[in-house]
Amino acid sequence: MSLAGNLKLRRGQFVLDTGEFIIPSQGLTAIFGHSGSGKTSFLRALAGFENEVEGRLKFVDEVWHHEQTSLPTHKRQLGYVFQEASLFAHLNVLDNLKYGLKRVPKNRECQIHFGEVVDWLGLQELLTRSVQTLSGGERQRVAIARTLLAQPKVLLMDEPMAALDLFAKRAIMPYLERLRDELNIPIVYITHSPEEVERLADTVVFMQDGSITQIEPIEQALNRAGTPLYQNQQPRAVLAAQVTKHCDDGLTELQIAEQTLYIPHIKEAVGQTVRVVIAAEQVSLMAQQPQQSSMLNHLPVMIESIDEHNDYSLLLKLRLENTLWPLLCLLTKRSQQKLQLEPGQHWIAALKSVSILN
Ligand SMILES: Nc1ncnc2c1ncn2[C@@H]1O[C@H](COP(=O)(O)OP(=O)(O)OP(=O)(O)O)[C@@H](O)[C@H]1O
Repeated sequence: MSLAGNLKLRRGQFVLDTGEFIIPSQGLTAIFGHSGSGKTSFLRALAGFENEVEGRLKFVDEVWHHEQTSLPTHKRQLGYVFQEASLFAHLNVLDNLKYGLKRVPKNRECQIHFGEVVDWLGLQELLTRSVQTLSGGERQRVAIARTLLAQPKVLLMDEPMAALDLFAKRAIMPYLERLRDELNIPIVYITHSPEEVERLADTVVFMQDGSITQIEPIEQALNRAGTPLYQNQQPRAVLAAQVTKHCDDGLTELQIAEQTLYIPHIKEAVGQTVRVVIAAEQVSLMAQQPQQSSMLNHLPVMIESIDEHNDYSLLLKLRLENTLWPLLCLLTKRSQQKLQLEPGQHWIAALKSVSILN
């Protein structure tokens, strides 16, 4: 575990009362909830920005808050990225980044290096530019890089894409994915966008009315029935896969544990992780691997549960064999009767179409 505790905070009429929480030490944890649910209040309490906090907070084995005693923010070794980047307008990008380096205390070991940060955030071409000429997305990338160069042990991000338009959001997403995969420190990331959660998160903290209602791994958060992430959407599964090969015939090969998937060519490099989406209605079940089939993707699965979807159809939760990833499958009650489908059985899932999130 990395950040763990139980925090209370009153802000006007609003009360944050988290209950016990543990944020994992690895990967990106998204804090998801509607506007006013208390996400920013929670992040500010983690950062030590609020004076009136009660409760306990520990980072690994360092006490950050206990009853009346609070470790000041500058001693918490954290990085905080705000919704809008505030850069030094009179300095160019390089000098803004150097400012981050200057904030590293002398005795602190440098774990995050200048070259890799510039590479992860694609800043090489921008180093000599005046920050006044940068787009919103570029400014935010510089702000994130500057924060990282101050060598935080945990990165807190308060809706870093909130001020960006749709096009800029799409453009910055791959950089955030890269950070999630390359950085060795936990990232806590506020959002109210299901799309950002499904592409970026490893763990999701759900918030409602000032409380944490659930903390769960992304595989579970995306794919459980009634997840707050998809209130009005058709059921679909989202899985993480690694790009393993770009084939000569225009397909890209992906790997999920030992399972292989083929999708139309994507530009992501071999080795990169992507998230794929498979709609429940695009999945059908077969008793065995077909000898001949026009469908490219056939994956062995186990039926975990069968729930009613509507009057005539059922939603099956399937687990890809040897992985933690579920698939969802919509079929008629008649098909279930005909095939005598039951939880615990092993089947082959045939996928009519698979796309990646981008
Ligand atoms: N300084 C303050 N004084 C009084 N009330 C505040 C203060 N800051 C926040 N609040 C209230 O606390 C509640 C939670 O706000 P918070 O910013 O934590 O929610 P949020 O989930 O981050 O929302 P959003 O997604 O809109 O940013 C809101 O009702 C807000 O009006």
